[in-house]
Amino acid sequence: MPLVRCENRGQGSVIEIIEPTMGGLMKSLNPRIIKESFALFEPRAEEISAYFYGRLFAENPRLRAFFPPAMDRQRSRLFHALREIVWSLDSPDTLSAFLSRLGRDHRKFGVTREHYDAMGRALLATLRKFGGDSWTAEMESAWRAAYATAATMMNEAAEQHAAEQPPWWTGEVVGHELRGPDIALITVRPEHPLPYRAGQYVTIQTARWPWMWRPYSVANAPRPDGLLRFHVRAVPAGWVSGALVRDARIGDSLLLGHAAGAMTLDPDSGRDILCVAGGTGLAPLKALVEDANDRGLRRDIHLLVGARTPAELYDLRDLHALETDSPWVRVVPVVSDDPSFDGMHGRVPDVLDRFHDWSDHDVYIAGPPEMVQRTVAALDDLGVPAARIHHDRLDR
Ligand SMILES: NC(=O)C1=CN([C@@H]2O[C@H](COP(=O)(O)OP(=O)(O)OC[C@H]3O[C@@H](n4cnc5c(N)ncnc54)[C@H](O)[C@@H]3O)[C@@H](O)[C@H]2O)C=CC1
Repeated sequence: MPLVRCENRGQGSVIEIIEPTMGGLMKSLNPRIIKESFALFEPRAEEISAYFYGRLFAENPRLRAFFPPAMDRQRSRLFHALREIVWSLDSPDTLSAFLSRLGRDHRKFGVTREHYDAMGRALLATLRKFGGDSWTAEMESAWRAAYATAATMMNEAAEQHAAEQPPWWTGEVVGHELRGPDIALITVRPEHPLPYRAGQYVTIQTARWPWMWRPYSVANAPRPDGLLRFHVRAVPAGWVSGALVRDARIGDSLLLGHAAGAMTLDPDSGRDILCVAGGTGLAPLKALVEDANDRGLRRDIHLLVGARTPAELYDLRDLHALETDSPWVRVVPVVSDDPSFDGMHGRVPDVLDRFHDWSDHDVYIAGPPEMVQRTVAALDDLGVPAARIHHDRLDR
């Protein structure tokens, strides 16, 4: 376990990871000071993130190549990560789980200790600058200890993970089927088996956009041949999804990050299942239905498939085949924006009360973030306990 040395040398604070003492580090944390000072920075998140990366690249030009050309998402990720860390500082298990995941994820970016040191220096310099007259020596040492702890935990997780899994997998596109002008079903064969559980997502990088990783759920349960299927919609500012839908060809290589996400089946629950899909959010839910079938769980499954128009019900043929093969599965298409549709009308959260009591079901939801939020609220109103409602955020 690495130990961290934090010291002030004139203007520049130095953070070096040298050898083990996580217990000591955790003790030196000062969550109250960190939380109070973070409140100073939050309203200026965008400006601070832009300054931070500007400073990082000015001081370490080589690091620029590790980031995508467009930095907007990266900037919001910085504050998202800081917020998670700050708010879990006095909850060691949550902090450790979050940082472990982050450390593992960062392997695919080729991050090393040297990078952590450079980031730490740029972060401290940024906070000092934006803290202005409110910045105190106490804040300085609290933030140095917090950063050092975070970097140490991420490093440890990365090293541990390196012993178990590669930083990424290469995969070959072996199927590419357009199911509309902007939706493609893409099948990828990883060069080596990529372990995952049904319902999880992996990140994908295309040759066209180096360093840009985007998450997509695997749309099938794990199979003996290791093939992975993805449902991708090309969205206006979606560089990777655009490349996958419009440019990818059979035989192309992609990079795949390791699997993540907690929306997986509880095989021991015994309860019936409701899956609520919005658009390509269908992908992980289809994998869950397959998984339930593969495991021989004969639980009633309702799969509500929301789309704006009938043409966007892009996978209906396969879903009906699944329904025919598995009489315990019922697929219900729901269309929101076309009154001429010959089936159920409305937005998925608004139709939930029309045909069943879901209060004793396990519920899985995937789709646009607002649809997911509204579905959770609707289920809450219908008496489904929060612990039985499962969903993951894919927009990180
Ligand atoms: N491709 C993948 O592997 C996965 C994608 N997702 C997410 O699923 C989403 C799919 O987007 P699209 O296919 O463009 O879906 P979309 O925008 O066409 O909407 C699909 C359905 O959600 C409903 N909906 C949309 N906004 C709503 C709102 N504010 N309130 C209530 N209902 C609403 C629509 O009425 C429609 O029934 C994306 O946000 C994506 O990140 C989630 C998991 C996996």
